[in-house]
Amino acid sequence: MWVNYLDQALLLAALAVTVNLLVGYAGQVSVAHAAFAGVGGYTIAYLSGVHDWPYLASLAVAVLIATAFGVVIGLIALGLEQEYLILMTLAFSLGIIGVFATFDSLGGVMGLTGVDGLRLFGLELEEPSDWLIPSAVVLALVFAICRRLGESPYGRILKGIREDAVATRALGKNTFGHKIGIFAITSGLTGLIGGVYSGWLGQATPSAFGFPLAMAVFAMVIVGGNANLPGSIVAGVGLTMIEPVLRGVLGFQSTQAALLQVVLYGALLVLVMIVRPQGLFPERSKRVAAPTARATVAPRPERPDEHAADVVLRAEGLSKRFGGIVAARDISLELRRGTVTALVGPNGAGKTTVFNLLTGTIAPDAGSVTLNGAELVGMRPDLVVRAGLVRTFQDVRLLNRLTCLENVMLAVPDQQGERLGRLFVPGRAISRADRGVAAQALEWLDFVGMADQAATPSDALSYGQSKLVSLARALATRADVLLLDEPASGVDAAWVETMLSMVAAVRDEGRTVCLVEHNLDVVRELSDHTYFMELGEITASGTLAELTGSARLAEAYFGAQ
Ligand SMILES: Nc1ncnc2c1ncn2[C@@H]1O[C@H](COP(=O)(O)OP(=O)(O)OP(=O)(O)O)[C@@H](O)[C@H]1O
Repeated sequence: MWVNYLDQALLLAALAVTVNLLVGYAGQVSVAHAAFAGVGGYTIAYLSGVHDWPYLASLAVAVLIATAFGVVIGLIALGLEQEYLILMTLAFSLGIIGVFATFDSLGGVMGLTGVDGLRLFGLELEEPSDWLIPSAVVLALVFAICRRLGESPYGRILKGIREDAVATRALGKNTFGHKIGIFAITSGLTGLIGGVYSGWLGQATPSAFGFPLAMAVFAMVIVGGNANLPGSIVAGVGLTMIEPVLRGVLGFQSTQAALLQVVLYGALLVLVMIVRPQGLFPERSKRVAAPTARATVAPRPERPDEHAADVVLRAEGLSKRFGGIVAARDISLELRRGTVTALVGPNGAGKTTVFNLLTGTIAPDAGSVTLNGAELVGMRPDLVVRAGLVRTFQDVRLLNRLTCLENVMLAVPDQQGERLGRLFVPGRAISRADRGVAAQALEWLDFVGMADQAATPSDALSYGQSKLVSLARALATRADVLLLDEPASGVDAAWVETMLSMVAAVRDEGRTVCLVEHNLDVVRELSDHTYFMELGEITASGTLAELTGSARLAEAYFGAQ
């Protein structure tokens, strides 16, 4: 009995590890992955059980079919908000299990039974003890793959998606591509596990891969700890072994033990969520070395003549309407190299909308945006960043459960370990490259005076500190043009001074800055040119002194500031 349960425990632990990569790292809660395991299980039962295919070949097909299911369902479901994703994957899961139960060729409600005589690498797989090695190998393989993906730059993008997909995309990462990728990879892995599971069971039935399996695996992930894969193994094995302990040690009947196990799952889940919501083994953060040399920014001897500097970014005729509201009407503006341009105006004037239009966060109804002559309209927001235009957010949007260092590391472009093809090449190249990325990120943190907070989770920062880290993060993208949304608003006076000197230093480095700012002292200090917006339109432009000198604008806006 014990060996049989141990086989099951190892396979369920492998499922928990896989689901943890998707849910714990990438934050994509899918109920469908138990059904994808069923796709793998039924593939084995059908090909090897009914048609006598070699087991290994059936396993390969099981992985391929489950991956294909993942891609198709991922394409349909992953554009949705989280709660709809859960519902959608639940619906797909019920649909898949329903198909298993409906078709006679798949054994109907009884499933495909009599899956026996399987052999793997010459080994007969008949007795429970025969399944120990294959189950352990599957767990080890799944763990190695998931760990490599999760604890790498690729995994950092997944965590970014979990924390805030919009902010992660605004750092130049293809978030939708990564969501599809991880959904498909984890689907393939569950297909493999399901294939071994049905071989061990000797059958593939609708009930074996239904909702209770999905819930049991979620319990393992939550109890073990989100984004902690060894935790999933401990919880997977531990929770599965509750039933044999109830039977073998405490003397319960098998039906009683099975029911009591479900009750204990539920009780443990509630207890963990109340007492230790991070799970028994919490997520771990990147360790950092102390900062090395302070990054130096060579000040340029002379500011360029603002009118003589090249136009780096030009917007022409940008318009955007939201239902009855015209948020932007025929916006045309220019940003010149090495200068600071400000966008000011009352609340609701459309300033953030202009940033959204420039960066592709929302598509304009009309108009064009060119960066160094190349058209940006129609380009994905992550590609806009890679083209050289990055923005920060009015509400900062740091990735809360990541440290300051990890926030900035995520922004560094072209990391080797972000590419799947490079991740599985043997050797230490990826970890060496990642140390280089950490060093770069630390330099940017040092530049904004936040290196001593590198290991601090970003949700522990003050508002002013978080704005500085968000500036470091934007700088780390190496984009040439920075759009800063209210970098000093809401920040106490001490931090405003720091922010002012930072933005000036960035400008003196030769980068181009455009800022939306309500704090006119900041605008006065920094801006070379200012656009004034009202009701979605640019109604005036010039130096701040020229704008504040206008009696109409003074009455409409500046007088109240
Ligand atoms: N996604 C959206 N859907 C509907 N309306 C929107 C959307 N985004 C902006 N708006 C509307 O467009 C107008 C301009 O909003 P926007 O946030 O750009 O103004 P703002 O000048 O940045 O304001 P603030 O200074 O308060 O940040 C507002 O009336 C706002 O309600």
